Amino acid sequence: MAAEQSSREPSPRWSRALTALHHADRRAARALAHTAGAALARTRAEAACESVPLAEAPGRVLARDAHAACPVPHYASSAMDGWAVRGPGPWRPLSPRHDDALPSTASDVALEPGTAVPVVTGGVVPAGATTVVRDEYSRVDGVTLDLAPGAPQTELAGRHLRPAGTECATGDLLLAEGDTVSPVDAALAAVAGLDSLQVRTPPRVAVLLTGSEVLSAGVPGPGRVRDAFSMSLPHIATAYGARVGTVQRVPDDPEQLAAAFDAACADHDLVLTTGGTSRSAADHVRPLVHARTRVLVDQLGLQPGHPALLGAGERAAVLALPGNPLGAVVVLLLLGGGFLAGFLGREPQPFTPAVTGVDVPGGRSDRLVPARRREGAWVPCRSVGSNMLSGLAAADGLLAVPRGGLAAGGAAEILALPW
Ligand SMILES: Nc1nc2c(c(=O)[nH]1)N[C@H]1C(S)=C(S)[C@@H](COP(=O)(O)OP(=O)(O)OC[C@H]3O[C@@H](n4cnc5c(N)ncnc54)[C@H](O)[C@@H]3O)O[C@H]1N2
Ligand code: MOO
Repeated sequence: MAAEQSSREPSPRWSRALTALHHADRRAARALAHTAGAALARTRAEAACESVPLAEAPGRVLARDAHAACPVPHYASSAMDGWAVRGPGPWRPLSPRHDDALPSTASDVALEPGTAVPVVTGGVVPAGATTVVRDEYSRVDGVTLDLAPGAPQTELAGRHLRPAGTECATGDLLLAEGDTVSPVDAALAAVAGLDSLQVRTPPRVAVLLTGSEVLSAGVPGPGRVRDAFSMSLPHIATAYGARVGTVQRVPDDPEQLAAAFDAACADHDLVLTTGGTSRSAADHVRPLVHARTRVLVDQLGLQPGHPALLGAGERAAVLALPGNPLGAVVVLLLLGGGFLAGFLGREPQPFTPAVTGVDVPGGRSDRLVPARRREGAWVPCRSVGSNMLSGLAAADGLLAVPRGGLAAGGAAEILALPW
């Protein structure tokens, strides 16, 4: 459902093409978060790209196409220890076999018909060579090299000779803009002569943790809770490609919260807040997000996590996560994951088709329930209240449970966990 926009609400230019949602369903909210991430990234065009050495490139998103700086392979080489020969035998070796020959030994020789030079695996095969004869299929008799008795004729077919440029030529497209660099992509870039890749600058994420009752260490007494976010949320954001900056505890005081919020917005792309999304006198995040941002998602039609907010500030976006730990993580996976993918120019990770292993009752709203895979089917975990974490700790994914529930053996959807 589209929300009405109050005339007093800020209206950052980057968010104007986006239609705000109220009580959004999970698909619409995730799609809007993704579009919002992409829209904010477009305002960062000047700083959206950086060069990283190949060893730091895996996991990053390419900001530019990468082209080969040399052919791959870049020289004709031998796949076996043996002799590079020209034409049918016998051949005259131009040099004796050296057991300590280096791969580059034969580089400056051009073979005439009927001649041979020794080569090692990976070594340069000289111009003119028509095949490589393996040591075990060769016989040197005085000054003559020949195929050993019983050697297969296929030895003459050139199959141990790896010509240059069979994988790609200089200038060929290796990796495309928008690809996430895999470890093997980085290795391919190296063998194609590259030293670095142009990648998207990661979105900078701040985490502001509200709640004066929250303790950072030790065993909490009644009414106090141990902080469950400073050790978890930054890693989840990092798993989605973000770079985490400020991680800060803020007391339940509107002025201190506003000051911390404004400072975080000034030099981050996404500000995550935790707690304070409800409507009690101690919940200062909700009024602050309404005052400082254009609210794009105002509550979700989802359990847990329904009080969440996504807002567009002048410089940064804010995702206000509920204080209940499971609710906070679910919203970070659903909306934070969508936003960060959009910012990085990636598709959001899709919900994947799954089979339900047991009947799962419905409820008053759609749910995302921590679930485990058992023999190919998905079964909800125990302890999945929004204030709980042990169900999520045991989970392999989030099972989408519609209001009508799920029947054992029926189709469902899963959002994979990023850890
Ligand atoms: N009258 C209503 N009350 C509540 C509603 C409602 O609709 N009407 N919604 C409930 C739901 S659902 C949620 S979710 C929570 C949202 O709460 P807030 O975002 O305002 O969060 P807090 O009230 O600050 O805290 C809730 C809960 O979480 C604990 N918490 C907070 N920070 C941390 C942390 N860093 N680590 C671990 N636990 C944390 C906090 O102590 C509270 O127990 O509102 C419901 N109430
Ligand atoms: O929306 Mo809250 O996270 O369910 O408990």
